[in-house]
Amino acid sequence: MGKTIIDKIWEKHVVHQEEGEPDLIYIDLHLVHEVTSPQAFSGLRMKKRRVRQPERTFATMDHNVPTVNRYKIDDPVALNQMTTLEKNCLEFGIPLAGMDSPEQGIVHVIGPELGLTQPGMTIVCGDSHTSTHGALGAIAFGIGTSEVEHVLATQTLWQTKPKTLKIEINGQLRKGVTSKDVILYILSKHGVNFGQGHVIEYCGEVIKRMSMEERMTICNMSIEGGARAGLISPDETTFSYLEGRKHTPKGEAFKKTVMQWRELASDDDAGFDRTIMIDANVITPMVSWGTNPSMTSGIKDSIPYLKDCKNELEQKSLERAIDYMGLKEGQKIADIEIQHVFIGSCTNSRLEDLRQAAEMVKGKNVHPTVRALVVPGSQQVKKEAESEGLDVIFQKAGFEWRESGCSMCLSMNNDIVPSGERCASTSNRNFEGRQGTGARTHLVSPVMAAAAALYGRFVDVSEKVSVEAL
Ligand SMILES: CC(C)[C@H](C(=O)O)[C@@H](O)C(=O)O
Ligand code: SF4
Repeated sequence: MGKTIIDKIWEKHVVHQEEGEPDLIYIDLHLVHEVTSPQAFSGLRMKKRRVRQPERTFATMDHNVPTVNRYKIDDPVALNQMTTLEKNCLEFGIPLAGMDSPEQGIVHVIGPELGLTQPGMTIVCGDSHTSTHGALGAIAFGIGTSEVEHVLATQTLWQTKPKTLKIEINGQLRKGVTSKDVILYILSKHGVNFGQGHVIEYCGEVIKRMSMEERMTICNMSIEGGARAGLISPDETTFSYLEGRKHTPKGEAFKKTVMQWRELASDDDAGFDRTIMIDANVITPMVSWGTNPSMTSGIKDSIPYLKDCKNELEQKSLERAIDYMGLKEGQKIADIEIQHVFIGSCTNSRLEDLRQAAEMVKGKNVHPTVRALVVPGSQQVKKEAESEGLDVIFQKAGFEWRESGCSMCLSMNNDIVPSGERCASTSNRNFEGRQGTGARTHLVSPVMAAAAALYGRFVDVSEKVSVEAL
């Protein structure tokens, strides 16, 4: 039986193995941000340890950074986390894309963008959405702060080898259906725990046809299904995405490296612990209506009825969710009115996401009762979008055009949704209070968010979207 990409990468990285114990694995790249690193550095300092491989470590600031005036940080905790990261990077010799750097951005956007993220790597970060980097064919996962300290000190990590889950997506995506809808659909069918203990490999015709950016959106939300990580075997799309990026090998060295990367893909006869098959033809534009990402339905559907719940537990959680969300059972998704739109986050803030949203809003106006934000995932995305005039399209339509950061994805900076108000958001989490105390989040694709900004409610983008937009 052949090997999966997960087995291949894992085997190359095991430093120490003992029966019945977790493996000690080597970590190729350690990404660091301001929220989960301060205690880890304090620990090193206390134990008088150095960072083992500063050149395999890279830091940025994203969660706390203001997206309007970079220098107006009201929250003392946020300010402290940012100045502490600066000091730590200086002291321990770690490269930092700080607030003024042209490389600054959400850690999961800049890793691939700078070519730091590469096929075959093991990548960790004190952040759950590290799974995003798996789109390039790496095993990439989030770790806790004590593990951050361990990796800083040793460049290794104790990990139990995960089980493998193949998700094969075949067929043809309908008009108006994006990779965000695919992952929301998977979550709506399989729940928020189906991936527990597994690394998911996404494959099939639909994945093959996707761009790198679309693949990143899918891998990003693997964690929302409970998986340890999600990845995609690298192919020509991956290699051409990486060619010429700042940290990828150049010239002949690149060609040689690509030859090694080609070996990584799962063998045709590789055995997985589990397999899920998805038919892309049935997926419609999706909108989350509840308080976890699996509480999601198609745009033509309605909020479920309590009487249709399988058991009392499910009924209770549905009741609580629709109460928090201020919705009614049986209410049509297309009748939900929104007051805020957030296009951003590590799920959907890359250039292609912004292009799709811009195509939808071009020459139109944001609904008078809606406040709409576009927050590019990085300074580089912002610059590229501006060179294409996307900022002008958005601003003319009535959107605010911001500096890069996590922004409204979570309420750790000034961008929050007021209590009781509703936001169409391209982010990945819709838990109670995620975008602000009492805020109500609906997870959608960039085109759906853009359309919601124009109409003040959710619309069937498969009817409204122009063919060129997708
Ligand atoms: C702040 C950080 C620890 C957190 C995470 O790990 O995911 C954040 O990025 C999030 O999306 O909730
Ligand atoms: S954009 Fe959101 S999900 Fe991504 S790292 Fe930032 S806070 Fe976490």
